[in-house]
Amino acid sequence: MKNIVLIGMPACGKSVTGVVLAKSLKMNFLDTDLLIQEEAGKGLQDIINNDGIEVFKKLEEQVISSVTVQNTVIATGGSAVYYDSAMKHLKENGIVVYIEASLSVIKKRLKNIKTRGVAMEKGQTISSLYEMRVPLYEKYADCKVVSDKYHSENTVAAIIDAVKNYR
Ligand SMILES: Nc1ncnc2c1ncn2[C@@H]1O[C@H](COP(=O)(O)OP(=O)(O)O)[C@@H](O)[C@H]1O
Ligand SMILES: O=C(O)C1=C[C@@H](OP(=O)(O)O)[C@@H](O)[C@H](O)C1
Ligand SMILES: [Mg+2]
Repeated sequence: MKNIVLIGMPACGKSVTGVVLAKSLKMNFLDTDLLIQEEAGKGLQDIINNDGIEVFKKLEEQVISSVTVQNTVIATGGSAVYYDSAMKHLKENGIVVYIEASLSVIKKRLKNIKTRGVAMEKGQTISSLYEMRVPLYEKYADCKVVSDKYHSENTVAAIIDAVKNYR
């Protein structure tokens, strides 16, 4: 069974939705953020604060490129789409689903932006990050679902429906 790879802005719901989706489809679940934490032996924000964004990105790229699971829902980090070869690697054995949420929804949900470990350059805002990232999410997506007006259970149902044609 192909993996289901969730991409999208931080706080669009990849992790929360992913674990419920995996249970519904009797698949396994993997959150690449947890692999990064394990590899680094510290939290995402600690890596970004202490080692810098470039080190974080290298580590994330390496971790995602090393994923070899099957029959698994994979919640990526919002920055996964920066790494072309890692995304191609995930796409080889996975259906890539973009969980789309509007800028205003993301802004509301990202109250803890300073601590949740978003890979933002100095001077970057949520709006500029959104503008830069959306074309990348669109580029790698096989299909997309909108999470804005739904509860997460409905987002799960929308993903199940969206991936039907690809499995
Ligand atoms: N329709 C929805 N789908 C997914 N998450 C939602 C939805 N509505 C509200 N949320 C909330 O948005 C947040 C998403 O966080 P998370 O799953 O960690 O996002 P990501 O992994 O994409 O960064 C959670 O606090 C979740 O409860
Ligand atoms: O969008 C980002 O730059 C990031 C999002 C985080 O994951 P979530 O998308 O699960 O919040 C995490 O991977 C990392 O700290 C960077
Ligand atoms: Mg997440």
